[in-house]
Amino acid sequence: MVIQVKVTAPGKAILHGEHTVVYGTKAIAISVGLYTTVHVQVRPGSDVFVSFGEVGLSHTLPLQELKDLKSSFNDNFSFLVLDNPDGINVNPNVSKLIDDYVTLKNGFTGTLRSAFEATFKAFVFIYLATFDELEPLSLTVETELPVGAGLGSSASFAVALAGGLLTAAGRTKSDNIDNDMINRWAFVSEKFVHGNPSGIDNTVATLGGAIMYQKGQPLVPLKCSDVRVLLVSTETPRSTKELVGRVAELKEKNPELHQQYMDEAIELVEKAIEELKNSGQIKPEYVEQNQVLLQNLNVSHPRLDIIVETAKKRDLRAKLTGAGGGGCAFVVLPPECSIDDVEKLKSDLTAQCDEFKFWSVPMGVSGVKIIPL
Ligand SMILES: Nc1ncnc2c1ncn2[C@@H]1O[C@H](COP(=O)(O)OP(=O)(O)O)[C@@H](O)[C@H]1O
Ligand SMILES: C[C@@](O)(CCOP(=O)(O)O)CC(=O)O
Repeated sequence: MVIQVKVTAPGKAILHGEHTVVYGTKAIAISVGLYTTVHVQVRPGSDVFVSFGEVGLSHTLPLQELKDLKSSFNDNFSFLVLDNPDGINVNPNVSKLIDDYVTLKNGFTGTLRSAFEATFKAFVFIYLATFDELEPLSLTVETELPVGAGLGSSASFAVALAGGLLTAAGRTKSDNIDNDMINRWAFVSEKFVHGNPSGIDNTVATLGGAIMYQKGQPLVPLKCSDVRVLLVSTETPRSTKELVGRVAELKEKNPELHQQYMDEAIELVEKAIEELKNSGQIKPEYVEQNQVLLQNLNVSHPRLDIIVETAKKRDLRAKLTGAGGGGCAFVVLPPECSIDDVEKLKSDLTAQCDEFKFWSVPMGVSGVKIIPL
């Protein structure tokens, strides 16, 4: 039987609480209307074809090889170990066998190798674990999200991948989506890519809307009305690790200043949470205040500052999203802001830096969607 399904999942931005969240305080993440789409077709044949679209990476894996790999786990290995505090973990024995298979199998080189090997392993793992009887299929991935720019491309990929494979394996249905199951398997993919992530990105990509996160606490969905933003990519790569390290260094060298930032940021997050709980609104003034704090924390970037200043001249508020140091910013577009106003802002920005890239998108959009074809 041929089964065809398309699954989409959105990206995310951090609205408030970036960097403080690392020290155990609250943060708010929100979905953004840029999507990863996974197409899965279960079809007759003797192979599994997988293609990660834009990066031009594709593999054809003989079905028999995958069946042999699965049976090599023997009955003593379960795919997941479920007894750790966050409830789900990849069995290290299975992970090792998949590592060996993928390393032997693939032709990744250079940066592609480090960037996409993990996602390929996540695919092999979830495919082997979710199908009782392995089926020949083709799976293709396309994304509108810039990769590694703080917009949650890996989580969006993880959710679309998990949704596609679980549907093809008959474990969830398009008219009765098992969000919890999709989210748990997406978290597995995130673990392959990121080691030990918090789980907020895949939860936002699964459920959509705005979500409050605090280390060790259950995630709390928040009310969130439609809001449009102009996402601006600075086209400047950055490393989350390096930026988190920069803040840690400040804590060590100047604990008073670090504490002052923490106190102000915590107060702001609390106000923003109250506002969302009461009215579901994102307040542009909180966005502006958050950006000032991040600038003081030295995690902005000249290109991010240009975006913030240029938007301000048109009476619009903007902030960076994610770790900062490059990546993306978003400008809040109030309802009265016309298409023409947005075009004017884009041309002001392009005049300052012709490398900027733009997407005018809604925030707080719905999460994963499964569309039978
Ligand atoms: N379309 C995709 N196909 C395959 N892997 C992807 C895709 N998008 C993202 N990824 C994975 O996610 C990683 C990027 O994650 P990360 O650096 O956290 O950036 P982001 O903030 O965009 O999630 C990539 O290196 C890759 O492993
Ligand atoms: C700076 C930080 O708070 C957010 C980083 O976000 P991103 O990796 O840029 O999407 C780090 C973290 O929460 O792990």
